[in-house]
Amino acid sequence: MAARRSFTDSDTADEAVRTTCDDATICKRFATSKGYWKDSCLQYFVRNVGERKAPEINRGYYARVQGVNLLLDAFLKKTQCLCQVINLGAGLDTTFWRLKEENLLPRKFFEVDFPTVVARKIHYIKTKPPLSKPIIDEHSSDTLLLEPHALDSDRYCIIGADLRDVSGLDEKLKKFQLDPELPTLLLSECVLVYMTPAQSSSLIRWAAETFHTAMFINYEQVNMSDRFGQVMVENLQRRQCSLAGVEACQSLDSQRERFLKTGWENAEALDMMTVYSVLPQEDVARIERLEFLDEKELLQQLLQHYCICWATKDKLSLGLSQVAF
Ligand SMILES: C[S@@+](CC[C@H](N)C(=O)[O-])C[C@H]1O[C@@H](n2cnc3c(N)ncnc32)[C@H](O)[C@@H]1O
Repeated sequence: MAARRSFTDSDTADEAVRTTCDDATICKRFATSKGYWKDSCLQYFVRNVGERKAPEINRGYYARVQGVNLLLDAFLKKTQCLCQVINLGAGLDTTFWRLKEENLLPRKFFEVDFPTVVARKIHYIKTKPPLSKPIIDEHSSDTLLLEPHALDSDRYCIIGADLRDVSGLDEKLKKFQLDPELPTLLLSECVLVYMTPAQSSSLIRWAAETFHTAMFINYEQVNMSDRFGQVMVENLQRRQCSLAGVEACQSLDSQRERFLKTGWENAEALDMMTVYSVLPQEDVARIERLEFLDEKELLQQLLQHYCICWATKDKLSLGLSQVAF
């Protein structure tokens, strides 16, 4: 009886975590409709612009997307795109299509998420030519591997897997020609926080042990032990979404430490208030003119409770430790 109950509970919790990808996509869709940044593909994952979002939310997403893109693009330039990218917990993220448009595609772009999320994304890709065409254009033979929870082509691969099962993940990625010898960028955006610190540590350690030249970009909550952080946790708990990994989100140091303890050579972390202040200021001035912001203090608090942490190891001496804002 007890076992059955706990299965049901964890199933509900996983389902709540899976729905967070819609929240992210809906917010990005709204912000792009206001002109914060351009994304030609979000419309195929969320048709309607949806309810208005507060300006501080839009600015927060702007800082998140620009900050992560800046580091990702710097890695692609350092490796001259002779690399692979693995987006862990990718949800409905559109980075593959942006990189294709900007002629910055890595050798192969992998995405991983729960099988049900992947099945949905594959459905969108199959039914929307602007999503499928770039994948087909980059594929050299007539046949693509297409399964309910996996799609594999020369340059794009999406796999259904649970990131808490590292050996299963490793097996699936290798089945789809993951190359441990290639410089590799791993990306997790609001994902590790949904796993226990032990589970995220195994994932981070697996990445450090598998790739000799790599960078890991992690965007998520920080400074979670203060009152504002606790309210964020409570709000998510109300939606059955528990932040199992909140312990690793106590400070910038705890974010860095988790990488330094698991085999990474360097790790840096900045809160998003700092990232916002070091993004190209001309563009920041442009987006600040888009909407009037009344709640300046709320924006500051919000940005102080998210961070980007990036870690590197660099056997090929590509200068990855110099990648920074
Ligand atoms: C907040 S969403 C972020 C999605 C995407 N990274 C973005 O920024 O738009 C978190 C994503 O992580 C995925 N996720 C969380 N835990 C996971 C796990 N254990 N295995 C696979 N995917 C997971 C969820 O399904 C969801 O798509």
